[in-house]
Amino acid sequence: MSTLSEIILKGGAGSFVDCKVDRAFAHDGTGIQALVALRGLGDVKPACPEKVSVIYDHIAPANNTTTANLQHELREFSKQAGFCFHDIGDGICHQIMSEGVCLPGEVVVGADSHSCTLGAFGAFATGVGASDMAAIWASGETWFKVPETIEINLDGDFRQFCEPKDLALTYVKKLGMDGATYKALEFTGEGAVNVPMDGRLTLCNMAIETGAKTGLFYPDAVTKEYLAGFGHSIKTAKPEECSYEKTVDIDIGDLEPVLAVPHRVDTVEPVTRYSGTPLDQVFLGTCTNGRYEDLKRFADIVRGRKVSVRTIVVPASRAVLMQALKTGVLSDIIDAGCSIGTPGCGPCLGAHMGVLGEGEVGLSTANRNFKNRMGVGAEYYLCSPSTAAASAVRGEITSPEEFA
Ligand SMILES: CC(C)[C@H](C(=O)O)[C@@H](O)C(=O)O
Ligand code: SF4
Repeated sequence: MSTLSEIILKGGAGSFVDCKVDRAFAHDGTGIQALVALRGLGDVKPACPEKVSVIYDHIAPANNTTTANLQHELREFSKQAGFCFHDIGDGICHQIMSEGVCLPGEVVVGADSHSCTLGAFGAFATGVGASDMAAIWASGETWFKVPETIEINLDGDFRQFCEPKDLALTYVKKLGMDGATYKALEFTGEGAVNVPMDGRLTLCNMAIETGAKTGLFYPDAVTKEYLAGFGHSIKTAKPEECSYEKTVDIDIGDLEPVLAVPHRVDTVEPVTRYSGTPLDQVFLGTCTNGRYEDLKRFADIVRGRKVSVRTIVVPASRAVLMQALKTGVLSDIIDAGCSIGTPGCGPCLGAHMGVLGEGEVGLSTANRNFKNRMGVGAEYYLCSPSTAAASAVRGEITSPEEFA
């Protein structure tokens, strides 16, 4: 029997396959590079513009004239080409593609490394370079070497304050930052059903942090219900007996709140080991943890309290922001003293909207804490939304379990 990647790509692990792309997306950063590469191919028209999305999220709104000019150029081109164009404030590309756009069984490519996020729907979703994206715009097709698959076999259910992000950091620790290079990670087992859709997106999002080509969940009742909310009716599928390269077993019930210590994503330790570490900034958001459920988890802790360190909250999309507005989650967060940014990547990549100063220490719900990423000479710890909330309230690293 075949793995989910083999089924979608229609080829055995190790073989090379040509395939039509079902969805292709790029953002303000890589989109402009793809446009330059496309022009390098001559007078080529995009083959399937209706399958292409261009989403402004990385430096959105623009931070200077150079960025603004480049964004102007790509905006005009995207509209003329008939691409589905999302301007500033619509949200992060991966989040927008997760809001009823990507479907199970599809081949999805994004010009961004975290495109593996969309594997949460049982799609084969992966990041490609900007020049590959240009070729995909031109032809509507691409090729892959079908990856081997590592099974992440889940059992059990989440305890309070132990969240999908804790599970994500835990599997990254187990595999290591190059432990799954060019493999697919398939999340299976009886515990998989206990991971809600937002959590599946978080888990697949971090697959790339182990070097993986993608992460996938089988489309099941959770997927069906989520996509029904966007008017889609899908077929579910179950993992069959198949040969995985290896299996990693994780009992979700054994998790504890953890964080990734600077400057590696796989240096993962219990939050309690770092309790009391003073913080200069807390950031809730990104394609890992900027969804409504994340804002809600955060609000559940800060509600009726005040943060005692500067705290930036950036919803992953306009839809997330609207939901947080309607349910009162947003006012809880604002009341607590947090500052709200335009939906998008925010300070995640250290370009704007909250860069840390030298020697400053930050806590973030993002997926990467590489040296100098969010501020030259700064340090960043990565954690779950609840850990971010507990720590924002205290102004120092704090386990959310202290707020039980
Ligand atoms: C800027 C972009 C190419 C980059 C990526 O592909 O991952 C960014 O999103 C990141 O998270 O570092
Ligand atoms: S939120 Fe961060 S990790 Fe995600 S796409 Fe944007 S910059 Fe990359």
